[in-house]
Amino acid sequence: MTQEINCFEIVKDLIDTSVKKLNLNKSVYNILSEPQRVLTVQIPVQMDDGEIRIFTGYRSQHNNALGPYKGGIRFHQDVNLDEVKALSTWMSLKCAVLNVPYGGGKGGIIVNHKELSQGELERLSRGYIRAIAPVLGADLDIPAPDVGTNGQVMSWMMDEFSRYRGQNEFGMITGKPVIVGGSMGRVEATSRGCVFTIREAAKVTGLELNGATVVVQGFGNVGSIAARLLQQEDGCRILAVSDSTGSAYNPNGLDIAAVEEFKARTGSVKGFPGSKDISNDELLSLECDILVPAALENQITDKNAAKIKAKIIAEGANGPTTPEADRILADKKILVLPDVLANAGGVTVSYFEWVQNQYGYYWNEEEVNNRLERKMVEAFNNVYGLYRKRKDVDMRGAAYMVAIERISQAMYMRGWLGNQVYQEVKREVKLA
Ligand SMILES: NC(=O)c1ccc[n+]([C@@H]2O[C@H](COP(=O)([O-])OP(=O)(O)OC[C@H]3O[C@@H](n4cnc5c(N)ncnc54)[C@H](O)[C@@H]3O)[C@@H](O)[C@H]2O)c1
Repeated sequence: MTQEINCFEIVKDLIDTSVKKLNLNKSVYNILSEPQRVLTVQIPVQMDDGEIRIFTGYRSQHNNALGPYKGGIRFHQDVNLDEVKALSTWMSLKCAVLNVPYGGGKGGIIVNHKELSQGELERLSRGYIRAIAPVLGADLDIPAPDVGTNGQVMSWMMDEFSRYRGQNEFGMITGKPVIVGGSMGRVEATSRGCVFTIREAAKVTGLELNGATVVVQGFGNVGSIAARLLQQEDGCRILAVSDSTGSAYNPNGLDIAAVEEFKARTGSVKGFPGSKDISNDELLSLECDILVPAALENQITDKNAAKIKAKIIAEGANGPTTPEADRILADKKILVLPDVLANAGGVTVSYFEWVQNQYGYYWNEEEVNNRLERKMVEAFNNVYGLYRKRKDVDMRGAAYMVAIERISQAMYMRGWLGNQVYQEVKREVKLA
């Protein structure tokens, strides 16, 4: 996150606007503008050279009106408390947009995980779970992977929590490998969900996906798989991809499977044969049909939004677009599929994973993908329908309204808003 842009302030402003547009009581904003609980923990880790290093970790539990807190754990050197709080708030909104029975949470550790050995990474992962174990559990708070964490880290965390409880606790965390209670399709879920929303957006805007041009910023879990699916399943031409080390641009299109193999071998997309390394600004302003920001926050700002030429922006990343940029993109009639919708496939299949863990009965990949498609299409239509009905919100505003309507309805029903009765409020959003 860049220093001058605070994504927690941004998400609070957006909630404030949506609460007002929905004619909801101010107390809805007051509750949603801060997480219900935030933990800061010190994690001592024995490094391979014997030294004890202390890492700082966070867990933010934003709101659990709709169900247990749910959200990933990020390992990154720039993690900070406001970022974790913002990410947990987005999780509450995302789960509500998708109508999955969860609240929002998020965790993070300030660490450059690439500098740690496997042993150090395992000790850090286990130490973090021991530190926050009292507020975790399958019915309380269920973490998942995010930037810098993966299925292996989830396995260590699940194992540590199982030791703490003295029994297997598969349902306490999602994004696990299939062999230890993971779900088929989870690795691809965020990207596949993003692709489902792109397909819906293409239908409503009349864009032919076969041959459509795509640019992807961030060639990690979300970006690389989204690029692969768009190429292999929809016939899109992927013009450029980037990662933190550089980019690969080829106007004739990149072979994404080959780029994945190149990155796995060299650690970077830069230098991929036949491609050119272009700057981040050049990449974002390429002539293309679809832009998928899939790196980190605050990438599309008032400094570069005017130069973007894409017709559709699908936010694989959380918080890639600032409010000033949103206004510029709206003026340019670019359809932005907001993060709380476009990247919600991950939490949706995490929910499926948790359901399968509770039942001890597992679905095949086709079942998972079909269920995911139904959820994503329904969520897209709810948000797009409201966006078309109200002329005063963009897709992000519409998604926030759908989410806040659901969360506030649950809060009213649970009596968190005092004696006010939900039905007395004039409702603008019809819930499914
Ligand atoms: N993994 C999930 O299931 C999931 C779910 C929902 C949202 N997200 C969001 O998607 C985004 C990416 O997550 P991920 O899991 O793919 O992480 P990841 O660590 O696998 O990938 C991130 C990628 O972004 C690249 N990157 C970092 N800074 C960059 C920059 N300035 N320019 C270009 N590339 C840059 C990294 O090199 C890496 O390739 C994050 O915002 C995350 O919160 C992830």
